[in-house]
Amino acid sequence: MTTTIEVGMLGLGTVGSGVVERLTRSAAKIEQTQGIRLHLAAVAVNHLNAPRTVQLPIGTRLTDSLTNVVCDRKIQLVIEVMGTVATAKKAIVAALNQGKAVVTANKDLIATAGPELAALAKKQGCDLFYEASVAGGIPILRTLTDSYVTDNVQAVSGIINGTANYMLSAMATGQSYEQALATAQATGYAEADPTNDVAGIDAAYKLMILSRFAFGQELSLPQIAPTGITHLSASVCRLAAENGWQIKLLAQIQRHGSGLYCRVAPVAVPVDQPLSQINGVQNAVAVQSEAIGTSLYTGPGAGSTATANSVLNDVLVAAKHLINGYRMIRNQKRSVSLTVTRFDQLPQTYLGIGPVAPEAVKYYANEADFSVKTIADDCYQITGLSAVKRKKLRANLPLTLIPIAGTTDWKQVTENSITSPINVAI
Ligand SMILES: NC(=O)C1=CN([C@@H]2O[C@H](COP(=O)(O)OP(=O)(O)OC[C@H]3O[C@@H](n4cnc5c(N)ncnc54)[C@H](OP(=O)(O)O)[C@@H]3O)[C@@H](O)[C@H]2O)C=CC1
Ligand SMILES: N[C@@H](CC=O)C(=O)O
Repeated sequence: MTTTIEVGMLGLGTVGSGVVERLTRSAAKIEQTQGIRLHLAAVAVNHLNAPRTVQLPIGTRLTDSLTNVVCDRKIQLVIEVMGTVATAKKAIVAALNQGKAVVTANKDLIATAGPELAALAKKQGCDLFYEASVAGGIPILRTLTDSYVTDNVQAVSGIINGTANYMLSAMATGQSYEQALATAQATGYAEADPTNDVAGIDAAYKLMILSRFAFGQELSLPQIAPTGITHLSASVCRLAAENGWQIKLLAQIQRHGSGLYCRVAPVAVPVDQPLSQINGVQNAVAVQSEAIGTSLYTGPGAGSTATANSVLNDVLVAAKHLINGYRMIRNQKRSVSLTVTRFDQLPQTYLGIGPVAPEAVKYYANEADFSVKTIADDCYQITGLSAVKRKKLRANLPLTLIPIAGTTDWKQVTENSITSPINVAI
């Protein structure tokens, strides 16, 4: 027996077009294997007459009115893939208030208003799913929800912005920042306005969502204070690569006792570490946990098809719940309140790249009491840099300072606090 679910969608851009394309291709398979027919009743867009790369199924209504979709009584499930915060929130609230299930890819909204929307969904007995909001095609939220129930996550470390990773990979092979960004935009990886991608804000939003799922801890953007990739040049990326490091925009959270340590920043990852080998639009999330140890989840982090696949998987779970009359908010862990500290407040080893003579760096190292090793012309490894020393160094020498992955002295950190040390390798 096949049951039809009436679906409405907001947005028909990169992700929305992918949803239509995947839905059309896999309709027969979905019907055969799941007994569900997903009928795309209506799609809302901003510019009704703009040219489209995808053809809507016969009978699907195209409208420029969001209300026309979210208030359509027949529609049981709304897919929000238009982006924006205020407008999307209003539309999702309206859909939930009418008892519709909602699937969204909107990390900006879920990071900032997730708990509020989840509470409304719970009150209304509706599903609210957002797998595509973190790491595009990688089913990381469902994995954290389903596969770590009896486990205890200690650390999450990931490359979770496809645009930045695409750009850094291209820059390491010599492409300019501008060329790399233009290609990321043309391929649909970047946001409509790419500021959040290159400023680390998109990765920070995704880390905020991961933190809920991994630890039950709410994080705010100011707590993370992300550093993006706008200050990096192709020559810095290339010099690091030639000397054994790949610069990656890493998003990290680690728990040590009652403390949670976080970072979103470019980090020099030694080439023998798996995260250094994640290139282009690929994303990766390394999860360190008590029972499993380290697991690495990789896949495309952006782009039409992969993101649409995550959206459609959510749609199918919600559709099954609608059919069975069973609704459940599969969501983050019980909330906790940990003390949040940024990695950059802790002493660690940095890669220093810039046009500075070794004598000048050594002189300054003696003055400010840290140790330095010359790696190559204009490339130094600087050990024991506290936040204060780093600030002074930056003010005095034209070096781009990039933390080296895995160089925080956690033993010292935990000795100085009441927390207990955990041996976290990532
Ligand atoms: N691109 C990607 O790889 C990924 C994107 N996401 C998220 O998915 C969402 C969509 O991204 P993406 O597809 O790239 O965005 P696009 O900019 O490609 O598409 C946005 C779509 O939404 C429509 N839209 C915008 N505002 C309105 C409005 N007020 N009313 C009706 N329609 C509107 C636009 O209409 P029109 O076409 O007429 O202008 C367009 O069709 C975002 O939240 C993004 O962060 C998540 C994971 C990956
Ligand atoms: N702009 C984002 C899209 C997916 O979330 C990215 O580049 O990762």
